[in-house]
Amino acid sequence: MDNSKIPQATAKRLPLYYRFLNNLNHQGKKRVSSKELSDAVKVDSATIRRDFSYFGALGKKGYGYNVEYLLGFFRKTLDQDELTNVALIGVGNLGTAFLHYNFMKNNNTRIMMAFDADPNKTGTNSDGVPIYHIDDLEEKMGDVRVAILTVPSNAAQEITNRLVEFGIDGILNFTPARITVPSDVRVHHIDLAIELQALVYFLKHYPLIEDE
Ligand SMILES: NC(=O)c1ccc[n+]([C@@H]2O[C@H](COP(=O)([O-])OP(=O)(O)OC[C@H]3O[C@@H](n4cnc5c(N)ncnc54)[C@H](O)[C@@H]3O)[C@@H](O)[C@H]2O)c1
Repeated sequence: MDNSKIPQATAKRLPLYYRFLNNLNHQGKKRVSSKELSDAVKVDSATIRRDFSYFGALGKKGYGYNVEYLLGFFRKTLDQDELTNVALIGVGNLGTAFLHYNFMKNNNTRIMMAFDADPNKTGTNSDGVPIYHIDDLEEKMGDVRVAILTVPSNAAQEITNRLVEFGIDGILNFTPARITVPSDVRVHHIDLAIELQALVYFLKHYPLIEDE
């Protein structure tokens, strides 16, 4: 199958589908309906059916889609994506942990460079990743268009402004700061405190029922 035939909008949804199907697969589920998928990934089922039809996955009425088949397809397609280089900004506790933990290995994305304001942290190669001074951001970024933000929250907006000015496409923001960006820049915000609060809330109000 020729992947260049897949519309861009469909291609953008593939990682979303992939993640959900991977979870289903781990749970041992063999099939999924477009309604289930739709509820989980918040894409309407007509769009899902159209997306899937591009790669020949025609769901059967009353059966749905074969999880393994879809996963195989997604793996192949996503693997063909070129490697996306990412910059990490702020090599403190959290940033250092991300540099050590090669969580991007299987994901076609990798932290290619890091920046920090502390001159004592620059120049060192942590796990082979060069750490530059933040003053050199624009000079060093090259074709990197995705950044992970792990600076103190009071530095977040200023760094964001520079990234936007530079032409960044996406920011994964780990700081508690609500950063402002133009509408063509995507920001994903990860707030561990909120996630933890949500978990505690769910444990309290929606306890899981133990199997017999
Ligand atoms: N450590 C955690 O477990 C944790 C968890 C959730 C969220 N966070 C958030 O992540 C961010 C980083 O946390 P941390 O614990 O790693 O902090 P940290 O103080 O250990 O690290 C911050 C790093 O950013 C650098 N820095 C400061 N100003 C900068 C600037 N203008 N440009 C570039 N680098 C700059 C500092 O030199 C330092 O190395 C914070 O906003 C924090 O609230 C941390």
